[in-house]
Amino acid sequence: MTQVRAEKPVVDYSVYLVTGRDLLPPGKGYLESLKEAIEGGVTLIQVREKNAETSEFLEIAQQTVELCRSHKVPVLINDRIDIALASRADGVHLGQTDMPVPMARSLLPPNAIIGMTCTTSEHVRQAILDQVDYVGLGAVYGTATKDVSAPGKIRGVKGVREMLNVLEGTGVKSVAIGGIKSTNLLRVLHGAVTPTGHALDGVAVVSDIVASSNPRASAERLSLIFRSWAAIPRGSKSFSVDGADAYLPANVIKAAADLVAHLTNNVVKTQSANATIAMGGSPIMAAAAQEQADLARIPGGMLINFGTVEEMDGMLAAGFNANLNRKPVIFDPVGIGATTYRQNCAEELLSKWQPTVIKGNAAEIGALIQSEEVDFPRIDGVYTITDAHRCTQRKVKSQGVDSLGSGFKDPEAVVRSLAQKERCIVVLSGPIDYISDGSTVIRLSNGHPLLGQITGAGCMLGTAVATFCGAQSVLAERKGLGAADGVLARGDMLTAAAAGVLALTIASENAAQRGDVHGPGTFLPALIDSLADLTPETIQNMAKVEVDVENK
Ligand SMILES: Cc1ncc(COP(=O)(O)OP(=O)(O)O)c(N)n1
Ligand SMILES: Cc1ncsc1CCOP(=O)(O)O
Repeated sequence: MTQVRAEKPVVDYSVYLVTGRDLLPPGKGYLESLKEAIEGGVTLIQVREKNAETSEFLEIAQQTVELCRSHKVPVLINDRIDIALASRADGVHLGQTDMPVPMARSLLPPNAIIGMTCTTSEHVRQAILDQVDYVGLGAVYGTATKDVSAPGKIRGVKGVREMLNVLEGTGVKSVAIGGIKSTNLLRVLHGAVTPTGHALDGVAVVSDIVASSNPRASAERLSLIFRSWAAIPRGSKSFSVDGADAYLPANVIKAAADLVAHLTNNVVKTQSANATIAMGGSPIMAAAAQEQADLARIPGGMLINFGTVEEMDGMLAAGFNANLNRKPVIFDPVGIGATTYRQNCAEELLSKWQPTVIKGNAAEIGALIQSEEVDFPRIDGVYTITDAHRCTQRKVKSQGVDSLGSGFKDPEAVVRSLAQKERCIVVLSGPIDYISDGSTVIRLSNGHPLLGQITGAGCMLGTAVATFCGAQSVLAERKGLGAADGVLARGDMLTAAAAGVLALTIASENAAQRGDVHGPGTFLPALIDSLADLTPETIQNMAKVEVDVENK
């Protein structure tokens, strides 16, 4: 051990470097790279030598301990108790098939740090019983550094969050590991938070630092992102709230001149593009993965509508790049309950990127939360704002029952808890639309039954939310709000989502009143006209809004 301590050392887990000499770029020495990484902000080191003989491992460990001691950075040894003891390191990191923790504890000094790899919640429960100091949760993503190809080894951000739930109320620290880079770190940190706010204590990385020709800069990037994220009060959202103007008017969107990129289905492309233009936005229908990096650099909103589920690569790239550029991502998991494939795709997407808003009807939200109590909303036998065509896609428990509700016994609790779980805003569409950021719930009661008689009304609702969220983020950025590196979307996304819903539902009421509207065929063009005619005053005068703020 570096020194004998009566108490456990306080360890900063935030930027945890796991070494990998085989990944060093040509011409870069191991100790040189390590020193630069420490200067860049690495707070903890693990010496991981998978191919070295014992004598070589020991030599590397001793050199590492010597260097790190002078920088006051603790050193752990991967797998090997004997090397930890001989090199006087600060502790060990053990895998599931390494020496059992109680045995390692009995061999190591009492103040030694012991970490344990956990891939499942059961692993975490055992690690708590074994009184480890920290757990390494993962793999989050695939990685070339270690073979994680066996089924169940890649857990995604959602898997990490699941394991974090088990840690609540314990003093056991946690880091995530596996494929983490400065480009996805913010998404990992935002997504890996439990509903009560329990978050990661750090992230462990190998290649993002070790394989870099400038490890100092790589470590600095990771450290900056971690620190700015950690500076945001726990339990807060993945977006900033600036208390912006209540119902962002259409002409403000026009002024913001933002681009709303749609990955949407072929049925609704034209009407969604027209609706976007009518609201003042600028649409682009762009499904190819290769164009998402360029598109994400243009301010605005990103709508990912599951209708194009065949474009998985595009959707993965779209959300990832939008997160990277802090653009709001609106996810519309159309028909998610219809097939296992769609459910798996949604799982994968939500692991790879962080949505700002999830928008769905009762069946879709029910499928996301795997609820049994979903009942399709119908008024007088007519499906309401949620697309009628979607409703045929999933067998529902209460099929045929006319319901004026939203499909859930307690829709407010559903949106609130899904928003907390997925760390985003949830819009549950229906006769009454419910919108929550995890604490506030907004109920909106505008809309017209004719929306249920045209295809793609729900998709247009997603478009409206994306347009208003995109505009709001552009405006917030222009005002210099939320510029801190720790937020994933700037601006008041709760208000923007509500404004998007109001725009479409109020426009539907106005369109239905027109003398030239005789049914669904004449209603659709009138709806586009009404969207274009909307003024802030109209929205404010017609909005039927109730707000319920949860007292924590
Ligand atoms: C912080 C951290 N987490 C997980 C691991 C993986 O350890 P293990 O399961 O023992 O696998 P190997 O590293 O031995 O291949 C880790 N090393 N560090
Ligand atoms: C050691 C380990 N355990 C799970 S993934 C992993 C490797 C992580 O390496 P990288 O940060 O390069 O993806």
